Amino acid sequence: MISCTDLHKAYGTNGASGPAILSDVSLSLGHGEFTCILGPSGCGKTTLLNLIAGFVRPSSGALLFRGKPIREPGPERGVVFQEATLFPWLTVLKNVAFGLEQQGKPEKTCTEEALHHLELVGMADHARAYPHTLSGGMKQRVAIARVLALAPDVLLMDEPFSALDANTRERLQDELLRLWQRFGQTVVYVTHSVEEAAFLADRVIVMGPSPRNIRADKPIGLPRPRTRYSHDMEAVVRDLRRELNALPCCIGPTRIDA
Ligand SMILES: Nc1ncnc2c1ncn2[C@@H]1O[C@H](COP(=O)(O)OP(=O)(O)OP(=O)(O)O)[C@@H](O)[C@H]1O
Repeated sequence: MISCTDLHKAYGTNGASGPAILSDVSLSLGHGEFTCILGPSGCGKTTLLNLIAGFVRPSSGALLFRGKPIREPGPERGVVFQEATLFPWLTVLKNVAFGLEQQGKPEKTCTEEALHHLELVGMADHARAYPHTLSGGMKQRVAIARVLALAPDVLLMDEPFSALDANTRERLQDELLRLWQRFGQTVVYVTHSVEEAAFLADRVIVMGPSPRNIRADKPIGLPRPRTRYSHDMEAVVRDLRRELNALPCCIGPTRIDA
């Protein structure tokens, strides 16, 4: 579904190339696979996700979606960010319907499809509410409904539940797995949390700094549905933690505008 070969990213100023943000990243993501990208802060996880989303372009290397170069964002690759970026002036229903309207669908269809997707995430009762009246977890549910309504083949998620309390986070993880098992999207999920990666993923890609690239590619063979607290899960967590502990911390270049 997605393949990166010798991907390299650097941001430059005044035509000069800056330090490498990603170096020699090669990776293939299969159809329907749930992949977590794990690594210390600053090792390039979000940059890799932004490249796949088409928000930024690689400096060199090949980045393909279904065999074609990724040059820009597209509806087949939906993105869920850490903070739900809902339009504050639109109701929950209108927020979800917005992308459908942009596709030129009739208003009635947009409303029906938006409501259906709000039902899927348990938010249909709040269709007429405005975002400021919702909790963080509720907003993130709406953000997921908004992305799912566009029926993407790929779901790109950048620490989507990291700002939520532990209980809400676990409930949303369960719901995400339920939706993924129902619709079968390819999921790329960035996280700092070893436990989250072990619970969610078919496969965990561990990234590290200096140079920023892939250090380990671990299949997670645990059967589904998974339990969070089992000996097998603890063994996977220990193994991933060992990989992370072997990495140095990242101290990256100062952030500048691309
Ligand atoms: N537009 C940019 N210009 C220059 N450097 C950038 C830019 N965007 C990101 N970087 C740098 O790239 C490096 C990787 O950043 P990135 O956000 O991809 O890491 P991350 O692993 O997702 O970090 P975190 O886990 O803290 O979100 C950092 O050193 C960051 O400062």
